[in-house]
Amino acid sequence: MAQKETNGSNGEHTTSRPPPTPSPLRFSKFFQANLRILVTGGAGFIGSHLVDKLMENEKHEVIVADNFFTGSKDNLKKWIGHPRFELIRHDVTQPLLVEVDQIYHLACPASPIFYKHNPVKTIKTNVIGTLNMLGLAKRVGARILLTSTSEVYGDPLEHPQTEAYWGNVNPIGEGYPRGEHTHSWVRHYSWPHFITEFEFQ
Ligand SMILES: O=c1ccn([C@@H]2O[C@H](COP(=O)(O)OP(=O)(O)O[C@H]3OC[C@@H](O)[C@H](O)[C@H]3O)[C@@H](O)[C@H]2O)c(=O)[nH]1
Repeated sequence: MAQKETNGSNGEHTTSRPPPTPSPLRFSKFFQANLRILVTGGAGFIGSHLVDKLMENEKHEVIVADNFFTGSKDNLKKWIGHPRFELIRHDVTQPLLVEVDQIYHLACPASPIFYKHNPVKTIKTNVIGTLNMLGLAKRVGARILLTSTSEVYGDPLEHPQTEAYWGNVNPIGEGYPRGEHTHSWVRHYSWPHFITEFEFQ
């Protein structure tokens, strides 16, 4: 049952509720102890290496959803046709309903030449795409990992950056998921999640 709580810092009322129960399909007799895992952006550089790692485990079924904006089927060619692997051409700005246990959300143009190509679309991918994946996680009871970027700090003046540092932020950094962007959603639903920020040197 939803309970009213007072947030000590600003006196605002927030609603906390227990996390939704996982999909009953997970416990049905048709579920064969496999972990079904969705990787958005799985045709990209990091995504395809993640898929390679996940596919090593014979109990894993992996579904990749990618619009191939920067990724390629070539990165996944060794898995195409594999019985534990599925590839879907899908744009995460559109809802996706698949029964999965885990979601790795990596779909986004990752380097300046691509994310500046259509900045409005990039923001839609970051905001609507992430909300769609959070919504899917909630609906089917999946755990979710959101991949962010060190660009959330822009051109930082401090190294290393902690979550308390706001950085010199540019529009791509603003659009990417960061703790506070998804904080209200996750807090509202008490949902298990992780946000990780990549930085390549
Ligand atoms: O709208 C989009 C944009 C991009 N994508 C896909 O997302 C994937 C991104 O992979 P790329 O090889 O371009 O980039 P990377 O693997 O380096 O990026 C990865 O690490 C850094 C994170 O910030 C990115 O979110 C993550 O995808 C591609 O397969 C691309 O086609 C979508 O599925 N939808």
